[in-house]
Amino acid sequence: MDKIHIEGLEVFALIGVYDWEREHQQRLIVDVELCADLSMAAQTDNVDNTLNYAQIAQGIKDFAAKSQFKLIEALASHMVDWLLQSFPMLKKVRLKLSKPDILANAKNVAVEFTKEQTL
Ligand SMILES: Nc1nc2c(c(=O)[nH]1)N=C([C@H](O)[C@@H](O)CO)CN2
Repeated sequence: MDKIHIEGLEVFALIGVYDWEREHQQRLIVDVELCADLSMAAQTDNVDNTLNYAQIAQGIKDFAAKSQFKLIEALASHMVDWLLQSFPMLKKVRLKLSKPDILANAKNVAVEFTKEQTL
């Protein structure tokens, strides 16, 4: 299946279980794999015939900025649902959400969800 990848997208969200975490938005990183038929875009060379990755990246940033979940699982899962609903051309989405600045002795902590279109 054809894929568009957006890697290392920095977003900010109010996230976390503890009160001290909820005073400011925290930095998160999104890696997303967008599965869709890209053959029409390849043939026509027209951005109207594809998933515009700039529009999707901005949508992900806006979604995160408006969210108020406690767990990264909840934010990631709702983000995938929003992508599938907003972009019917998507067949499948795999999304990894990282919270890189939270664990003192680890480089990263992340969750990953994969969901398919139900439309
Ligand atoms: N599986 C998870 N575990 C934890 C989460 C989370 O989102 N998913 N969050 C926290 C705290 O908010 C953490 O970021 C700070 O200790 C703890 N465990």
